[in-house]
Amino acid sequence: MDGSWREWTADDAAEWVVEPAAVDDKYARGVLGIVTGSTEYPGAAVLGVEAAHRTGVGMVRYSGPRAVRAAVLARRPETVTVAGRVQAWLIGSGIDPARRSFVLLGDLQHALADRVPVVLDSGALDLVGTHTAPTVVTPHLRELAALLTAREIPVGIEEIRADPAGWAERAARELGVAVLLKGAVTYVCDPDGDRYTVTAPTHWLATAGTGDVLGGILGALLATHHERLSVDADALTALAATAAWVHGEAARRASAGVAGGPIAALDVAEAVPGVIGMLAGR
Ligand SMILES: NC(=O)C1=CN([C@@H]2O[C@H](COP(=O)(O)OP(=O)(O)OC[C@H]3O[C@@H](n4cnc5c(N)ncnc54)[C@H](OP(=O)(O)O)[C@@H]3O)[C@@H](O)[C@H]2O)[C@@H](O)CC1
Ligand SMILES: Nc1ncnc2c1ncn2[C@@H]1O[C@H](COP(=O)(O)OP(=O)(O)O)[C@@H](O)[C@H]1O
Repeated sequence: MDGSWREWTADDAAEWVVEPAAVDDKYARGVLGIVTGSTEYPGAAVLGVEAAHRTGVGMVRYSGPRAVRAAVLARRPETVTVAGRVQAWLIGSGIDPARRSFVLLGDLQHALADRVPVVLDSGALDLVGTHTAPTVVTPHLRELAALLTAREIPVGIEEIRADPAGWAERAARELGVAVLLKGAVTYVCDPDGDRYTVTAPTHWLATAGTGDVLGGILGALLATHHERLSVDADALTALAATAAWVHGEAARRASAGVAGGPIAALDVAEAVPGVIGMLAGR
């Protein structure tokens, strides 16, 4: 790995955690719009919404199929399922790109026309480049290989596994967006050359749905920092690294709470407020 990558620290993350002030209302704190989940993968929506609430955001607006909305509301009745103005979008977790309904296509188009910061995850990664809003893509190895190959940069999973830093950088350059490449070490970089690693403090994190939780954390941080993002594009990369750091630390705490034992994705989301509180107090 190139020596110019820097490991993101708790002190770095603490700079991107803000407590609400007396003048803030829910809208000033930021509203996150979420278009995730499907009848096949309703859990992805529940996990992302849960994680966004746990990270601390003014409001979450969720849009998805009726059954998925019901699942989201059963877990988090605070969620608003009526369309409205948002300050950032999280799109794609638990969506099958080959089975987009007419309604979903409309929701995606609406979100991407909005020009507010966007997190593109799994089932929306193919939409990178179709809009001009500040964007972070959050692929795992397989998804990055598929995305680059579809853009006429043929690459296999093993090639990316052998040089994740190099491929993350290449993806950021070629796609013109910030890239968060997930794994035991997460690589976060952008076309301007900002490069950060986040080393997961526990490998129990490698379990289904934790990527969906990461999307919710990142979306909430982008919504919270919408004003800064409108004048400082580099903030996107720092916020992505912060999301990965918070995610890893939440997983460590959740596992520590069960004697270093296994955790499930929802456990990670539930541990996020403690991490945010700790960072806010630093
Ligand atoms: N609770 C929820 O709602 C959750 C929803 N989720 C959502 O699911 C969607 C799909 O995301 P994903 O990353 O799981 O799938 P994807 O990138 O298409 O990779 C598939 C590859 O995996 C491999 N493979 C499969 N089984 C395997 C096995 N047993 N052992 C070894 N390999 C195996 C398979 O390989 P093959 O069988 O073809 O050899 C194929 O290459 C996505 O939208 C995500 O958000 C997830 O977050 C989970 C929680
Ligand atoms: N070996 C590992 N050790 C620690 N963390 C890991 C490891 N493998 C994957 N992760 C993390 O687990 C999460 C898995 O996300 P993802 O692959 O999107 O899964 P899912 O789609 O099931 O949510 C990512 O945050 C990734 O960084």
